[in-house]
Amino acid sequence: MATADVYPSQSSISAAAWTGPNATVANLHSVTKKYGKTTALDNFSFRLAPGEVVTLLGPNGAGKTTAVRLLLGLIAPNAGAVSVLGRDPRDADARTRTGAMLQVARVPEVLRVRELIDLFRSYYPQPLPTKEIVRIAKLEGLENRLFGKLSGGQRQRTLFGLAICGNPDLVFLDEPTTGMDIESRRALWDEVRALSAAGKAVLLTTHYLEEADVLATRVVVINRGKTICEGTPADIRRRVSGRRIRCVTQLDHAFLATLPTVSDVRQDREAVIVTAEAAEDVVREMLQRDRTLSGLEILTPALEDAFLALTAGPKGGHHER
Ligand SMILES: Nc1ncnc2c1ncn2[C@@H]1O[C@H](COP(=O)(O)OP(=O)(O)OP(=O)(O)O)[C@@H](O)[C@H]1O
Repeated sequence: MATADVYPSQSSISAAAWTGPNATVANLHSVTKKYGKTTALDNFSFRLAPGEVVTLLGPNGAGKTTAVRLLLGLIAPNAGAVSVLGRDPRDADARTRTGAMLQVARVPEVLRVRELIDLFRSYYPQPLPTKEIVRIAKLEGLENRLFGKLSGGQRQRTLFGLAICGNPDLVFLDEPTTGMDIESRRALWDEVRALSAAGKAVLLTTHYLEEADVLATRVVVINRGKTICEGTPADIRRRVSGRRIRCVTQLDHAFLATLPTVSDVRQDREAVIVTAEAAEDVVREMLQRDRTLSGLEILTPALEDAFLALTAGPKGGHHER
């Protein structure tokens, strides 16, 4: 794992402008962004401090990509203010202190990994040494391979390396571990933690809620362009009350739904999952009524359960626009 000293801080003059207890690396202040009649962000505010790893979570169309594109200076808001390191995100200084690993990254397939690193390093005033980038992104042995000939996971690692080339203070990671095997995924998690330990701010989007759970210092759940809740992953998990009882039982769903404190009953392959506030009382009742009951597990809510509960529409599904 990389250590914090791999990422020396930027010049003391620029660092002093935004470090300190109330420092803000990225800021969206009361931002509204519309695309025609669609309001993608609605009076949305969001702040990212040094050392934070923040995950934006939201169903499709919630406004996550719009928030990231605003911070990258790719689009402008209809109302509100956007700043990166205290500057307009389009400002050259803000851009050279920002690194992004995006899904849609267009990287020349005919360049070799080392050539790509050299090219990207040339964009920045104070890039990390090439060998550090290769080590951090686990690209040893791949330096002479064409980008177009890399596997999905190797491409992701290369894109991560390119995102950190400029020794950025703010890093955008959009679905960074897609296509990676478990070992590479964990290695990248370690590197993200190292970035955070070195005071860098990381904005992460992911569909793997486990990834948000292990990495994020703060999760911001957004839906329909507004924040619906934010906190540590544990705070978010606590927002769903009740625990889940999983077992194989002959008791029918309608009966289980009538037991005290039960809020949900659903089939999960051969088993049933019952969500209840007073899980022990419900289990006791079920065991008394069904001597064949087997495979009993009591699960605490996962971040995914909280996310689904928080963003569920009136019929239990996600809002469609
Ligand atoms: N260029 C565009 N033109 C028109 N509408 C757009 C454009 N970009 C986004 N939208 C709309 O704005 C809303 C927010 O989109 P956005 O891409 O920010 O959501 P998201 O949370 O990133 O979704 P996903 O998880 O599907 O990527 C959606 O309703 C989307 O259809």
